[in-house]
Amino acid sequence: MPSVWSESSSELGVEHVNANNSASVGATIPPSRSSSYVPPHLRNRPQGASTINNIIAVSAEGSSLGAGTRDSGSTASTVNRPGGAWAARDSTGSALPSGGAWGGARVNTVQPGGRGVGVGVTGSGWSNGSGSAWSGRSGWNGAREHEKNPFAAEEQPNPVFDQENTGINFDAYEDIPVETSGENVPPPVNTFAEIDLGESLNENIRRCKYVKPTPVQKYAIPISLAGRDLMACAQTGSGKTAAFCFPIIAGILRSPPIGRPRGARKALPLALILSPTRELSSQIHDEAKKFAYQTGIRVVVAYGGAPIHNQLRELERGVDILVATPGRLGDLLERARVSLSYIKYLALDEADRMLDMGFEPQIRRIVEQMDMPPAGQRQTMLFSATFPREIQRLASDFLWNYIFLAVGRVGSSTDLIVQKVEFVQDAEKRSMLMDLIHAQKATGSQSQALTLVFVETKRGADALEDWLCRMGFPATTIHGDRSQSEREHALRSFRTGVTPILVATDVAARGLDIPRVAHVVNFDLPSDIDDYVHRIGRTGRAGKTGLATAFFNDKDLSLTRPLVELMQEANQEVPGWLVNYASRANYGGGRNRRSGGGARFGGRDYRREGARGAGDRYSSAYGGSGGGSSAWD
Ligand SMILES: Nc1ncnc2c1ncn2[C@@H]1O[C@H](COP(=O)(O)OP(=O)(O)OP(=O)(O)O)[C@@H](O)[C@H]1O
Repeated sequence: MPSVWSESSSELGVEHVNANNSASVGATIPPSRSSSYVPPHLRNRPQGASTINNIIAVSAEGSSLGAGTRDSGSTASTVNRPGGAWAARDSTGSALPSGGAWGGARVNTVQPGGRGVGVGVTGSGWSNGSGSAWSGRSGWNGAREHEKNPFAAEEQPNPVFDQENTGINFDAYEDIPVETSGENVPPPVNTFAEIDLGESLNENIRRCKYVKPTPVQKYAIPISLAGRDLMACAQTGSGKTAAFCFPIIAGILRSPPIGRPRGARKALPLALILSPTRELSSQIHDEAKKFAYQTGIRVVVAYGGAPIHNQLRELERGVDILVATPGRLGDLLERARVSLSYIKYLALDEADRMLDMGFEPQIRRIVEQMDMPPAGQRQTMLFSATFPREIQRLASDFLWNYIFLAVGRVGSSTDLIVQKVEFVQDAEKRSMLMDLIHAQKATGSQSQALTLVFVETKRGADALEDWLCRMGFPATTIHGDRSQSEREHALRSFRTGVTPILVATDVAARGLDIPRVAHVVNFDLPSDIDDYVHRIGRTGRAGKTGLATAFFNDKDLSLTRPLVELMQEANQEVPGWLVNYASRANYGGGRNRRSGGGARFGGRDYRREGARGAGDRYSSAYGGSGGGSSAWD
């Protein structure tokens, strides 16, 4: 019987998982299969010298390529958190602000005048630049272990892709409207230099080649450094991962925990980052390790489908930041191998997904029913590109006096992505896809481009992959019926360009950051507009442009109006026939219904709905237009 803690079907994507499948993941680990993947149409066939086999030979080699690892004086001090566990633990002698458990070692001095913010540190100092001080304090078995260079993979040449200058055009985000609401919102910064993140973290930011913060980082980092809870919504590919990782790392470095037992059998992380899929947790882990390199902060990942024993061993060696999927974390909690009693930072990535029907009970159990300090005694950060109003309402249970931040309209897509919609009957979809792939090949500069094709079902994914390979197009697939090693192999093979077409279910829809995805094809459209936003967001990331093509037919009627609205909002050309469909279509129930009415996609902080007008204490605005009222008004 699947345990409550077993990975839900949601963790595997949104496709339907039968009872057997769901029982086969989570607590009980399926034996891992061979890591070299053979597509369905070649399984049980003798090796031959066909074109397809040649492609597969390359694919097998691909696994060795190794790439793809890819206050105005009033901020903190005016925010009264209930006292609590952390106030007591942080009794380092640094002055704690009255009633504020958090500010002790980090009092923010914010210069008046808005943009010239200096978030400084008084009280206890930083860990030293090399990170050794932290190691001594946290005492992970006394000595610092040898730390693998997490930047090494990026420094190696990729034999498939040319070395190219991947210049990032963040100017593309400059005019984006920003809404903030909540009490005493700390002002944004314009540069990393304005925020004192510490020498070692700054060095890692340089190694990452981040020259300046993205808009969500400009707002979210000062807010989080001020110790405030945050619900942040920003477009796909706009740098949310760093926006929650930097304050966590800086916060741990500034005020290391006092009294955390050394060598305890139970892992006692200080920060917990939860995400809905294994691949996304793995990616966040890789990123967080880069940001925390040589700081002495240990980042550990735990997700289902991978042997738990390795993860337990890693946890035993000590953990400061735990990145996890809810299913595997639940398992570790049940085994009493992790305690959340020292959690000071909780981040939910893809927070709306984490709180929708599939995951909410698991998240509630982890956050509310185990030993995690309650809201107010921990700092909670929720991030996503989409935040439906009802989920905002649910999410507020996890937050204390939080700030709402929307960079761009909540749930909107970036206009860096050109969106096209084609009317295609099911029977014609394959040949249409073929045309698109040929057209892409024909545009020389895009020869190294990757194409991500979303389908509705796992079976559909296998069938399409099989057909593409038979047609001579190297393709692979990722979905919830594949073993974890197959999923990881597929992703690596796609990322490195060995199989430049990836056929995926919604398991790959959120968070995955794969450079060079030039084209996202919605071979089957999702039924929910937010899923569409996340899917197309796999391209057009970090200031780059991308293309998204959707195959639309009568089955997709319920999506028509939100799709048209979304496209219009993103300044896309909407075909006349689609507008006609939209005028006929009902929302058809389901989650899209929330999109109806004037404020599409929950375009603002839900708390403001009952508190509009002058003097609204929740409202403040920065951003392109500046001024004293919300950019939305
Ligand atoms: N300040 C920065 N300068 C340059 N690149 C950045 C910066 N911040 C983030 N990036 C890069 O931008 C890309 C997208 O970042 P990230 O994956 O965090 O986006 P996201 O907002 O979480 O997207 P999604 O909504 O799809 O999860 C990554 O490759 C990341 O390394």
